[in-house]
Amino acid sequence: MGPLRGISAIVAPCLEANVKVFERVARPAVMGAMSGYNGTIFAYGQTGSGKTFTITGGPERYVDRGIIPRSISAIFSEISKRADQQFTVHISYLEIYNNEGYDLLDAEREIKAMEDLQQVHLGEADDGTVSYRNLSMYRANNEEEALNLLFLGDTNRTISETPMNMASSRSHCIFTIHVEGRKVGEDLVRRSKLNLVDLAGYQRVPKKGVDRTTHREAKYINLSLHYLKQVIIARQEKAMGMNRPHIPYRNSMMTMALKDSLGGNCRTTMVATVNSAQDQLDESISTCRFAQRVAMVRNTVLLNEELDPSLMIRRLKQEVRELKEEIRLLKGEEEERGPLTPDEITRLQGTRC
Ligand SMILES: Nc1ncnc2c1ncn2[C@@H]1O[C@H](COP(=O)(O)OP(=O)(O)OP(=O)(O)O)[C@@H](O)[C@H]1O
Repeated sequence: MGPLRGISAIVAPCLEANVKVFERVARPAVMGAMSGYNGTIFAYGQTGSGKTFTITGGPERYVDRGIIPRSISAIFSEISKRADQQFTVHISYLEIYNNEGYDLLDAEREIKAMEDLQQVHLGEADDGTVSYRNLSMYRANNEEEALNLLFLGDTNRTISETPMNMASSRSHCIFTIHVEGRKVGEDLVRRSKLNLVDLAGYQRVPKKGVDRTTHREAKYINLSLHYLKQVIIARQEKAMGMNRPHIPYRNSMMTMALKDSLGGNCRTTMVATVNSAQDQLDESISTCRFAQRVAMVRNTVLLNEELDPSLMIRRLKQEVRELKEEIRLLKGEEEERGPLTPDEITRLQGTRC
């Protein structure tokens, strides 16, 4: 597939129900992931504007389920409809707190504080591909198993967050659904990643009356969002034909983790969450301006399809076994096995020129 407009920005009106946001924003990304295209949806907006509500959902009503649980449902419902294909689904859940990565899905440990979570490190290969060290990936065989992983990750996130800031996210979180699919009997495999991202919002920090931890958290959140803006500005300028050979992904762990989403092989959608209150107007306008910039960025979306070597080896071994069997039959080496079956006769006739 050729270059596509890869990043789009959507402003979610506050009263729009999560079901509409899902249908408009996430269903196309889910369907793309089922067909081998990477997708990312990230929510961006000021603190308290509804990012977590949009991505994870509201805690009180079933109808308030966010993009993550709805995407999980949609993926497994789609799998059950495609009888001619085989799928495997894995889940990972990364938290970025104070510019450090943590694995939210470490089922082995009892989590009481952030330090109990396994630290995750990012690596970059020569070709620029970003990889994770220590980020666990769990297979989910059905919707319930995937939702349990989401629940485990969200519980670990809540437990490990600083108690004085319960109402506000102090970290960025990336919930990734890894989908692998192939047509039954074929060696071609399609692999895709769907990243569902809940970013922390800009923090206003009063000069006095704030403890050091809150101050430090706010500094890291604001810095990473500033670096995100720099990446988007550089990508936008590049899209406009300006000479921007260097895109500053490496400045923060969040922009590195989202490198592919912000400038690579990924269909990315930003959901801008805004608050209509008068005293939030400046920040709402700033969010909309950022959305405009994001909408101008172009990614190149490719079908992630390759021959699976292990499947090919298995198939070739099977072919070799069958050919050996045929040679034995042709040589008449199997005297003790009784007369040929009709099926063997047909196969032998087929091999004669
Ligand atoms: N569309 C909505 N309908 C109903 N309630 C909402 C909606 N959006 C947000 N809320 C409520 O507003 C509050 C703040 O929302 P939320 O926690 O999602 O904000 P946030 O942008 O993630 O904030 P932060 O960046 O501080 O984590 C929550 O109590 C949430 O349930």
